[in-house]
Amino acid sequence: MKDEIIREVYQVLEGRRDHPIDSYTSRIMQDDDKKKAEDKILEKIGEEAAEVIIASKNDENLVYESADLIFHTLLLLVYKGVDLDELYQEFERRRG
Ligand SMILES: N=c1c2ncn([C@@H]3O[C@H](COP(=O)(O)OP(=O)(O)OP(=O)(O)O)[C@@H](O)[C@H]3O)c2ncn1[C@@H]1O[C@H](COP(=O)(O)O)[C@@H](O)[C@H]1O
Repeated sequence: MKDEIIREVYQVLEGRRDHPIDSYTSRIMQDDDKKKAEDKILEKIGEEAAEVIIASKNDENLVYESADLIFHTLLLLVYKGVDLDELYQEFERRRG
């Protein structure tokens, strides 16, 4: 089990943002002729939040859908240029 998996994924996403390739995450972080990148990511966060609610009520796929929601929230932070350590520092701050 790699505790640093979140940081590893975050760094990959920063690469996808700065050096786009033909992939899901590069594509969603690029504005297209129909929708701004931010709106596409926010739409996915809404969808994934709904899927977490359904997974919880059905007691199935909760880990899978939670990972989708957390992933898309991390994708938003990457897209907005937030450093992962800012998020970690906020959780540390909440520990009091
Ligand atoms: N962790 C993820 C990850 N989690 C979810 N997703 C994508 O998020 C999308 C979720 O959309 P959907 O919910 O429609 O897809 P779904 O979950 O299969 O279907 P449902 O939830 O609708 O049932 C899918 O296309 C998933 O592939 C992810 N895409 C990428 N990553 C990581 O990001 C890296 C870079 O990804 P790419 O740039 O796409 O190679 C990957 O190597 C992974 O480490």
